[in-house]
Amino acid sequence: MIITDVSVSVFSTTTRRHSDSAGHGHPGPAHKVQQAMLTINTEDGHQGYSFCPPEIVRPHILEKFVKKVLIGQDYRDRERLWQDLAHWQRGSAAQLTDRTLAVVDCALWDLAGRTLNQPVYKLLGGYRDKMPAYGSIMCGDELEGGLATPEDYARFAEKLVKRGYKGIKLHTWMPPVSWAPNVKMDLKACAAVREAVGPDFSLMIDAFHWYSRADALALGRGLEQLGFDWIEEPLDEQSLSSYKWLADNLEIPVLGPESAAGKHWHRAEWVRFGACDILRTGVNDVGGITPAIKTMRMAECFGMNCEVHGNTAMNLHVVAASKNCRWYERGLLHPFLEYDDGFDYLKSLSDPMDEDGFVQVPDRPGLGEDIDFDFIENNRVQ
Ligand SMILES: O=C(O)[C@H](O)[C@@H](O)[C@@H](O)C(=O)NO
Ligand SMILES: [Mg+2]
Repeated sequence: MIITDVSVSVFSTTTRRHSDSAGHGHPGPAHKVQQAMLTINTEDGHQGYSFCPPEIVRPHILEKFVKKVLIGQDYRDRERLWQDLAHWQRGSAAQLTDRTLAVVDCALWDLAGRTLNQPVYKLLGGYRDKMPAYGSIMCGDELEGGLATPEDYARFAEKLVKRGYKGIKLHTWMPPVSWAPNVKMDLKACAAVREAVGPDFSLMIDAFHWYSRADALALGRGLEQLGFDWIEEPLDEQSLSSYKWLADNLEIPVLGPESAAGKHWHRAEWVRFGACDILRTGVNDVGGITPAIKTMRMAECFGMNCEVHGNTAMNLHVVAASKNCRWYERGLLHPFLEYDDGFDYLKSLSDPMDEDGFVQVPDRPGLGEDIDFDFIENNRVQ
């Protein structure tokens, strides 16, 4: 049960996703990027794995923090190991981030599942083995036939309905799109999609994250007319009072926080402060599966749903272990990309979706990622 080593393999992988100046993804030509696989080894020959950008587990982070906390410890003590690693953050000169906590915690959960031959969500306490997915569309762009007009969004929404999705979330246009942000255009895209999918289909929006209170209110009022299920991150999430003001002034549920720091502790303050109607968590946002589950259970105590941010196996298992979460966020999607092609370093999808729009948790141990170890070794750069 004792952890004997923690290592990182950096490898080259091909993607068509390109990040803009705000970090949002858009389609582009296939290009090589580097990805890291963190491996935790135990004395009895078991491994746990997790993936992240290489900088999250760069040598300084691995040697100064991760190995110091993990090596020689019982891998089953995930709560203590998470607390010990989180304790290092304050004095790390902001070098030890929640993303590192997340990748370590995920590898520890994967290790437990692989060792016990059980899927992680069963170790968390399973609630369901399949759940509905909403199609989470990429931010708008200025690509001909992409997501450049309200009609483009409507056409893509029709395609997603045919694929089986029972819900769709629009990320609307944001800088660096030349004329964005624009509330009127956001509402035109939402109206076009509502027209395309009909009055009873679940629609949500994830808007420009820095609207003023006045713009966010105008957007929310327009969405109320269109019967949207929630409005997400229209304001800077550092302003708790602005979100309370917005939630107090809108009927449409306000959902958050996604990107705010502070893990499950700060999300408790959002609930306490009445800053949202639906809470949000995400494995990468709060520092792992361990704090994501804590956030989910805390929301349940207040009779609130908590929607999980992001795709991939780690978030899927949190959804599968929770009742007060309606959806799995499957994305990000774009007309120019085929999401079901997956990643070249995984032999199969971690989130396969059937034609009825349900994602089935793969019946594989741990996080269930079908890792192509030969691909990783053959494309290893470090
Ligand atoms: O870069 C981001 O903010 C995320 O990719 C984001 O666009 C998306 O994952 C999201 O907000 N989902 O709710
Ligand atoms: Mg979001």
